[in-house]
Amino acid sequence: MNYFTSRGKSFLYAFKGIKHLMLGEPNALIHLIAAITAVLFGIYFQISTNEWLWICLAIVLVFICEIINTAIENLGDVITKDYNKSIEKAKDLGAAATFLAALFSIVVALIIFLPKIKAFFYTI
Ligand SMILES: Nc1ncnc2c1ncn2[C@@H]1O[C@H](COP(=O)(O)OP(=O)(O)OP(=O)(O)O)[C@@H](O)[C@H]1O
Repeated sequence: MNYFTSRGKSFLYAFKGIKHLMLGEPNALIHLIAAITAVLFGIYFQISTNEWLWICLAIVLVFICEIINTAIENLGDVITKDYNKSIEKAKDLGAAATFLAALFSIVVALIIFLPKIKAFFYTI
């Protein structure tokens, strides 16, 4: 397999991963709706380049954590469906990563949008 074919296949596998996430994980839909809402707010309030960077970081971080969490869950389920202390710990750690990323994105959204939303209501 030449270099370009193998690189092309890597992209294909990555897109397959995104498809597994969007079709198989209900949480991913919630993240997507939250991301679209943040982008629409960003456009409406004409946020600065720096603010866009924080919003992008928050969105990407949540998706990366959800993807890794889903991968851990899938691997854990293949190893055993029976109770296993290590699988419990691994899955809980994956869930904790997603939770922290979601918390971070909420804090970022509040810091950026709350003052703008307040100003919006004071001017109408
Ligand atoms: N094989 C196992 N052994 C021990 N505990 C487990 C096992 N599988 C799941 N758990 C526990 O149940 C929790 C939920 O695991 P599960 O695989 O059902 O994730 P989920 O509910 O689909 O999570 P998410 O909502 O993030 O997709 C884990 O965090 C872990 O505490």
